[in-house]
Parts: sequence; C-alpha cells; structure tokens
Amino acid sequence: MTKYTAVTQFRTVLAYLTPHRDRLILILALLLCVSAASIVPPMLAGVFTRGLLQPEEAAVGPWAIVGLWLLVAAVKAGLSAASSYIIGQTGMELTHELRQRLYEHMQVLPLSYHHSQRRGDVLTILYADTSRISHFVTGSGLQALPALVTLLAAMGMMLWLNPLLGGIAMLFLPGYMLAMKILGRRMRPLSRRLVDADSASYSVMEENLGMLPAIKAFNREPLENRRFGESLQHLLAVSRERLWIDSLYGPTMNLIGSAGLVGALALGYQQIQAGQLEAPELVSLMFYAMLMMGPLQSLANLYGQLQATRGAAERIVDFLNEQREPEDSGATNLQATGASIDFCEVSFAYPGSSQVLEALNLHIDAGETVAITGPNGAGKSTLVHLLMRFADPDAGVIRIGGVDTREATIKSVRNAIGLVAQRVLLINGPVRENIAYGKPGACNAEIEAAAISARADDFIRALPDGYDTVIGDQGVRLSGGQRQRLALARTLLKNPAILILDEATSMYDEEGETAFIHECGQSLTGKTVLLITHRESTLALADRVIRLK
Ligand SMILES: Nc1ncnc2c1ncn2[C@@H]1O[C@H](COP(=O)(O)OP(=O)(O)OP(=O)(O)O)[C@@H](O)[C@H]1O
Repeated sequence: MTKYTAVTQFRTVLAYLTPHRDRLILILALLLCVSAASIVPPMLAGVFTRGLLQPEEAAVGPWAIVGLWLLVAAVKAGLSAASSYIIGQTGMELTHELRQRLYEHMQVLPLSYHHSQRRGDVLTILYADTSRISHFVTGSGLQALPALVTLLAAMGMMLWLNPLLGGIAMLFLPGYMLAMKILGRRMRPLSRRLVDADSASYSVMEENLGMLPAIKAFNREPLENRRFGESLQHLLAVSRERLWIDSLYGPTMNLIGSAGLVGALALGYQQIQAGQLEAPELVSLMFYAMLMMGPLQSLANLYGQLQATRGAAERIVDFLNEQREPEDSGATNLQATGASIDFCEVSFAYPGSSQVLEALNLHIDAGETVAITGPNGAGKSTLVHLLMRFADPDAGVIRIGGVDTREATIKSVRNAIGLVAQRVLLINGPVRENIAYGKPGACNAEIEAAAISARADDFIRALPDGYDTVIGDQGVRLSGGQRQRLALARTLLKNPAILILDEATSMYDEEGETAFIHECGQSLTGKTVLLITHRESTLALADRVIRLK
C-alpha cells in the first residue's frame, strides 16, 4: 500500500472542509472571542489585588471588578455554548459527506479490489475512519488556532507586564514543543496498528454473521469464539500500549508546564524581594501563566490526536486512490448492435494467479442457445466476467454484435447482458422489490409476468404475504431453488439481449429446468442464451455445446 504524505492527507481532508468554509470561519471567530474573553480575568485579578493592597490608588471598586468578571464569564459561556453547537453540527455533516463520498467511490471500484479486501476493512473505513477524521477536525483541529492565539496573547501580556518573566516563558515554549514531539513520535504507528486491529476484529464479526449456518453445521462455535477472542486480545494488547502512551503523554506535558509555572513563581518571588516587581503584577503574571496551561494542553492533545488521526487519514487516502473501474474508452451504445458474441485470441489471468484462459476463440451467433461446459475451474464463470467487463482480458478482443466491448460504454455492455450468477445475491426486502431490482419502477404486471416466466409465481403466491413477503438477508427465508427462480425473474424483467445462466438452473429439479426452457421459449426468442452447466440434461436444451478445457 502506498504511503501518502501528511500534505496529501491534509489536502484530501481540506477538500471536504471547503463547502463548510463560512461556518468554520464563524466557529473560529467564536472561539477567538472565547480566547479574547479568557485574557481579561488575569488583568482583573491584578487590578483586584492592587485594590486590596492599595485601596487609595484603586480606580474602580472591588464590586465593580467582581461584576465585570462575572459579565466576562457569562459572555464566554454563551460564546462557548454557541460554538459547541455549531461545531457538533458541522462534525455530523462532515461525517455524513465523507461517508457518502467514500460509499460512492466503493461502488466504482472494480470487483478485483473487493475480492482482494476483507469486507470488515472497507466497512471500518466507511464508518470508524470517517468518524475519527471529523471528530479530529471539529475537535482538536478547530481548537488549535484559538489555543495558539490565547497562548500568544498570554505570553504578550506577560512580556508587557514583566519582560524578564515573559521572555523566560517564550524560551520555555520550544522546549515544550520538542518534548511533545519526542513523546508523540510513537503514537502514529501505534494508531495505525490500532485501527488495523480494530478492523480485523470487525472483519471476524462480519464474516461470522455470514457463516452462521456453516459454523453450526460444523460445530465450530467454540473455535469461532476463540478466533474472535484472539482478535479482541490483539486489539486489547495494542489498545493497552496506546493507553500507556495516552496516560503518560498528557500528565507529562502537564508536569513540564507546571514546572515552568512554579519556576516563574520562584523567579517572581525573587524579583519582588529585589524590589523589581510588585505583588499585583505577580498575581496577573501567575494568572497568565496558568492561562497558558490550557492552550499548551490543547496543543499537546492536538499533536497526539493528529498522530492518531493520521492512521485513519492514511487508510481513507489509500482507499480514494484505489484504481476505479476503467473509464469508458469508447462511446458506442450496444443497444443498437446485435447480440452475437466473439472471443478472439482472449487470454486472461487473475492478478497473481496462473493463466485461466489462453488464446480462446469463440463465436456465438445472435439468437443462439449455447451450453458451455467443462471441469471445475476451467474458466466458465471467468468468461462471463470478461464479457460483462468486470475485468478486461490481458490479450485479445471480446466483441458483442461485432463491437469491441472496450469501445462501448460499460453501462451499455452490462445493460445488454442479463446474468443469473452461480451465487444468487438478493436484498433483504420484499419479493416484488427483488424482482424489480434491475428495472426500478417496473409495474406489478411486468413483475408478475417475469415471475411466471421464471416459474416463480406459484411459490411466491404461496408465501405469507405473496409478492410483499420480505425474504431476509440474501433471501435466507427461501429455498435455494426459490432464490434461483427469483434471480431469474429479476433478470428476465430486465429483458437483456444476452441471457447468461451460470449454473442458474442447477437447483431446479430436472423437470422444472426443462419446463423453464420450453415455457420460456417465447420470451427467450431472439435472445442469445448461454447456459453454463455440468448437467447433461441441460446440454440437451442447447443448440450447440462448447466444452472448455
Ligand atoms: N477472483 C479470483 N481471483 C483469483 N483466481 C480466481 C478468481 N476467481 C476464479 N479464480 C480462479 O480462476 C479459475 C477459473 O475459475 P472459474 O470460476 O471461471 O471456473 P469455472 O469453470 O466457472 O468453475 P466451476 O465449474 O467450478 O464453476 C479457477 O482456477 C479459480 O481458482
């Protein structure tokens, strides 16, 4: 996986912030007002102390100072509440937009990408990583500037009140930053490991849910519990390592800050003894030094969280940089062409695997029904994948209606083909919605006609709610054969010029399969039909049989 620089990650995140610029500026303005309001109380403390020690010199009475202090505190609270609300709202919207963008990107990534990934990893990027990013931006990220302003303002006031103490505070700062960097250095690799461990245990959970029937059938519950336990154990170990650093980091930085504060107090004491400083100034100086502690802590947290968030940002940038499906290189719309199929000298190997197809030549006439058979792993499904442009051949040309599929739009290639795959994929929704999946907005009459053609209408009507029955995840509440019939109805409704049944009728009983082909005779007329099968009875239904070796 490529590693991207902090600048690339920053740019990627920045692109999502641009639409929120006005609101972010408002938040910054509010936070800066909060910082400005924080600068006033130390000054009031000094004036208050002077009033106590030298009442005759006091320009304003103590109650006026107390009242003013309260007013400043109330304004600060109001501004903080407003900024918190707007920050929260911006954070939610940012997460929403990032997720939407990543989801859309996920759709355009090729199947080969998804075959090489754990689903849990992709889900972690879409959910956990997006939250981490927006949490950082609207949390520590936005607090950075006001914290810096407060810090600089407090230092400026200290310099103005007492150049020596102010100067020492300024000298102390680079040392503090250095300590912050040294301590924070281990956080980034650790954060990446933490995100990886998190997504590994998520993947185990995700896989487990999909495997439940097999887990039960093989009595693997204890093994699966152990496997999940191990992934949690790993997560716990990495989290513990991180906890150590987190627990030490804040207090250590605090300790360094406090040491500076106490040092300034001791120095101030010496200056008072030497008659170079007065007590009210020392009180103000101490308040300003304490005021610096908050921003110093925020900046230390910012650095720590920045390192932690970079793990998530790295994964998001990697994901967004993944190669999408090839862009349309030509603009031909296959709808206007015929439905003949040609494979000319086609060779193909899956990345990192041995050759599946080698210089394959194949011609299928439009309207022909061809059975393709051959041993397991011969490349029958691969042939279909190439035809549908789920992948492109390494060599050779594939033509539909005489047009090189690479010269046609991917959308028109996939529109021309109706694939009923070996593994039926259905949505957890009503039967009606599943059939209309490839033709949203199809009317009930069309849906039912497709179901009748696929010999699915009878069993659908016998379901508790007929066409409105919800079928469960991947149609778990249906039998294997019923799922296949539903998938077939869905494809027939799409009315493609080329129909591919990849072992799609294997779960039909033999009589059902023959009846389907015969009864569908009319709706299949004019279509090019590819029957991928191992069954001799199915081969008999075809005009021609092609055997792949
Ligand atoms: N996504 C993939 N990545 C790597 N190799 C793959 C992938 N899909 C299939 N293969 C390999 O490609 C070869 C052809 O697989 P394919 O699914 O096309 O065979 P098939 O003829 O349809 O087999 P079956 O009759 O068992 O369905 C097999 O050796 C398989 O292991």
